[in-house]
Amino acid sequence: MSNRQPEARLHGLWSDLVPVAAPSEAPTAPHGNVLGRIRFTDAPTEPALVDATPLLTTHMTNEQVTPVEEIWRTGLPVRAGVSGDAVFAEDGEHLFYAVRLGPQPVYRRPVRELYENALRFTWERGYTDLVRMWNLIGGITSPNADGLETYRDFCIGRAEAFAAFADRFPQLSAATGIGTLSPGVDVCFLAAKPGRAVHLENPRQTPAYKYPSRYGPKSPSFARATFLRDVDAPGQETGSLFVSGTASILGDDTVHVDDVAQQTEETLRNIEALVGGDNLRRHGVAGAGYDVKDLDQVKVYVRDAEHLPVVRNICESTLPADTDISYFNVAVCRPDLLVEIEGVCR
Ligand SMILES: C=C(O[C@@H]1C=C(C(=O)O)C=C[C@H]1O)C(=O)O
Repeated sequence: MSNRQPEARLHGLWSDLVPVAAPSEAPTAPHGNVLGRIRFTDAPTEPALVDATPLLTTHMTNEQVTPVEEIWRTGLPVRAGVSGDAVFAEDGEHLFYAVRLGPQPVYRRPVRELYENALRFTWERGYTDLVRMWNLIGGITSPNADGLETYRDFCIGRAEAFAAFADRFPQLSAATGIGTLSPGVDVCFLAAKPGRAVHLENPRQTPAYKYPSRYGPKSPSFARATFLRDVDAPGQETGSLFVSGTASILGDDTVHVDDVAQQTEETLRNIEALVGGDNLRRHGVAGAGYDVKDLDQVKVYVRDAEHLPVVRNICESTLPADTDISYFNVAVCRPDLLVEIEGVCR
């Protein structure tokens, strides 16, 4: 656990990235109630309530990296449940929702259904601000049964669902769309009661939802970051800035093709521009903003195992020593992207 984690954020949300422990050494929660867990390990499992808590298990580790679990916590009392294939938990301010879609010849229609069910459920429970979404996609850059790249196929279904719910969810939140090591799609997200989320774009990048059609028939449905104001912090701009999966893209172009070190550095510059005070103020969030060094609960996705050492080196020399960083050896959403980075600034 990072030393920079707040002792207690009674009315916020926070997370830890911890090694997956053997049952006998299961970590005891240091503080707060568990809203949801995401286990990054060597095989997928259907989402389930485990210890009365939603658990999503996704295949994202191999012999290159160690399994980890991301644990989302809240200071408020939590109630968990099952809705169809999905598991969820809510605390009256926040919702965590997780669902798995097994392997499909074509993802468009089942992804649309998955997202429509999720958005309907979320809306009906009053968590009308999406905060952070993860789309963990097996074979992300491989073709589907029709020859269309799986990520592009996925993006169509997701975009259709958001179009159908545009009256209720007019704004897209921070997200990640990244490869996993087994076919199928794992989706989980955090949403909040209205009035606390502000969605940000990056001045160095074209909004993803405006990408031109050469990247796919429907552009990706996400914002570059979402700031979630703390509950009960009147007059103070305190909260968490959820940074989407970020890569070496300027405008809409991949830059530094075939150069992993430069891609990593460009990605960190993109994050710096996104989280800085100028960009926050441009989006109506007051305060000093953040520095890339404030990024914590960092996930670094590296396409090729042989690039792990150089990416680690750059991340570890840029980010403070007490930063929680997990590395994954998985494909990124464009075949020419070698690395992607996400995290949370607090
Ligand atoms: C890397 C990019 O996109 C990736 C795909 C996303 C998605 O489809 O939800 C979100 C962020 C990134 O994980 C990008 O377009 O810059």
